[in-house]
Amino acid sequence: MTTPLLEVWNLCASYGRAQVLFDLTFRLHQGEVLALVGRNGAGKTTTLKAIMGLVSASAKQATFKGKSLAGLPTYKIARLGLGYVPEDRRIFTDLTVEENLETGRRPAPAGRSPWTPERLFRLFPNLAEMRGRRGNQMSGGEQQMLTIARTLMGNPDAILLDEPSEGIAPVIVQMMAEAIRAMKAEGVAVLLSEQNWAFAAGISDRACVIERGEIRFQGSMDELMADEALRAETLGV
Ligand SMILES: Nc1ncnc2c1ncn2[C@@H]1O[C@H](COP(=O)(O)OP(=O)(O)OP(=O)(O)O)[C@@H](O)[C@H]1O
Repeated sequence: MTTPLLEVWNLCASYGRAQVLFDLTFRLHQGEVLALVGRNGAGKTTTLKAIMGLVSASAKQATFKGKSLAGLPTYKIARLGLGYVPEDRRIFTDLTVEENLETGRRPAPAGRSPWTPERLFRLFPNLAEMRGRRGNQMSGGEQQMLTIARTLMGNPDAILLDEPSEGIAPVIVQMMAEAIRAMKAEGVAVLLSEQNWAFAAGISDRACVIERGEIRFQGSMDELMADEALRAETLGV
């Protein structure tokens, strides 16, 4: 396998005096989808926040494209090429779809063709149909897709996606799955935090099962699919 894009060793995180992540170690490779799955409160969101420098955390080592993330503010981590789409949709509701996309535009690294609205509309065909619509006239799922598309306008190498399927209509969940597959085909790596097992299983190459802040399983999605006892115990599916 290639050198990992994102590498995290012994990641620990706390809220005040309460430790919620315990020695998480995993790697994300270029163009793969790695799912963090686990029950409510297992620590998935905190893992993504810890990587982005948004919660108090320590890791023996955390690197992205070989560069240490230690002590970097969130915006510098993003500028290294690590996009982050939090659970709450962060679009500008007064701006149109196209205007929202423009707010995310950043130059592509040398030698890579940049994402453009037109290219993104091929990935998210439903956004193409509403390019002139303002954010406040979009459903939650459409806003979520727009948030992902806007993050891609920054030309990241990888994206951390926090529960993208949560609370959105099944038809949009389906479109989201297709868009994530297409992103992967374009070489973007995805670290996905998900409670929706069917969604995660349908799009991910590998999985980490998190239980009470610890990794209980790490391996291919096929292996996890085959281990019914582990899934029942840790995920209830
Ligand atoms: N701001 C906070 N302050 C204190 N404790 C928190 C805070 N946010 C999360 N926690 C706690 O940290 C633990 C992990 O929460 P986290 O949100 O990372 O889990 P999760 O797996 O993402 O769950 P969910 O699917 O509900 O988002 C939980 O016990 C939660 O109660």
